[in-house]
Amino acid sequence: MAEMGRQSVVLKYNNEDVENETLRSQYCNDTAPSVPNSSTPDVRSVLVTSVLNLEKLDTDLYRGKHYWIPSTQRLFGGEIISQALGAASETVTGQLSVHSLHCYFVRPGDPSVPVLYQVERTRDGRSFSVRSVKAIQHDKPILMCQASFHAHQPSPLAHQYTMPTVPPPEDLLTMEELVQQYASDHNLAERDRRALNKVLDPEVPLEIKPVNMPAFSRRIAIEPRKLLWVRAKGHIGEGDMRQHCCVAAYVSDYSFLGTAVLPYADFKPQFSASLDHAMWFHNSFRTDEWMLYEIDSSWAGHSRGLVHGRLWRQDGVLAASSAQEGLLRMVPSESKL
Ligand SMILES: CC(C)(COP(=O)(O)OP(=O)(O)OC[C@H]1O[C@@H](n2cnc3c(N)ncnc32)[C@H](O)[C@@H]1OP(=O)(O)O)[C@@H](O)C(=O)NCCC(=O)NCCSC(=O)CCC(=O)O
Repeated sequence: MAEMGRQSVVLKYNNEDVENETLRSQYCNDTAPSVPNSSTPDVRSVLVTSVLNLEKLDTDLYRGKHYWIPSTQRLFGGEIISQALGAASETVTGQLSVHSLHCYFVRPGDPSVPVLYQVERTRDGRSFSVRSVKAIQHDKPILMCQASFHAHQPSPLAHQYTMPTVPPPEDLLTMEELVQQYASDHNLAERDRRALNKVLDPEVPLEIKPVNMPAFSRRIAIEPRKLLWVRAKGHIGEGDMRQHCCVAAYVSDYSFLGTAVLPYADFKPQFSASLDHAMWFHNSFRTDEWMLYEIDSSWAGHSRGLVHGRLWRQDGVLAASSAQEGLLRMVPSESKL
């Protein structure tokens, strides 16, 4: 088994009142910074206008349409989670915000038909509301999701890890630019050139700036860790935090599970799919502004891999955490499968 690098993280605890205040203002500021998405300030994100624009069919019953379909011709897990969370959010009234969600992907999503989202109002308490959402196609569940919403409750507890020190997005190349740079190498093997087309799908409604050069050709084993700046293409605006949480759910599944296979250059996934996905939302944020997605994998075995993610605001505030186990059926890299 490949040796995995351990990231060094520093915990900040608040033992003193003074420290408390500093930390709270530094890390738990509920007002997200508002730097406009300069590349596309006037164009609304399709994540809002299309993916999260659910059609209400009946009480607690919604229908979602598809936007980007991955080359696997199965629905993108992040799309289903974001729509399930969107449907759950529609049924929660008052000032409650989602704080966590837990999902199982039980069947592949069929891109040729829409998905129905049936929400069950599991419980409404004084501080928490819980919703169970069943995503359905062809009369069968494809995803089971539980989401919990919490009223704002101030607390003396406030700590978080420290954001990794990385170059700001302004200093980095986009995924498109990196691919162009890589493809300009005249010595590049034809199959590597073909593989690049899979990396770059202009339909993906996200802008990505990897902190480290991605392993496009996958000949070198590297530690199972990724750092990438990500934001929604187009404008979302300060608007409703619930929308940003749904978009974060979409973002959180992108490029996530692949992190677990980075140490295995001699093998490639013959079949991979997310099995479950969990998220925790900590602080307010804007997904149309650059956020750092820090991903690592703590374990792989038995044809499965476990990945963990942290989504950081550019000012160092931890916005959300995620975790996923996925199915990874591997074959030798040279295999034609
Ligand atoms: C995980 C599975 C596949 C469960 O698989 P099962 O094996 O129980 O189901 P199945 O219907 O019996 O088999 C499915 C296929 O696997 C094969 N199969 C079954 N068991 C096998 C085994 N032990 N070894 C090799 N192949 C096996 C079957 O022959 C079949 O292939 P054939 O089909 O050839 O007959 C299912 O629950 C599922 O599809 N869930 C949804 C996963 C998903 O869509 N996640 C979100 C998208 S993934 C994502 O978004 C990640 C994005 C990203 O990372 O970029």
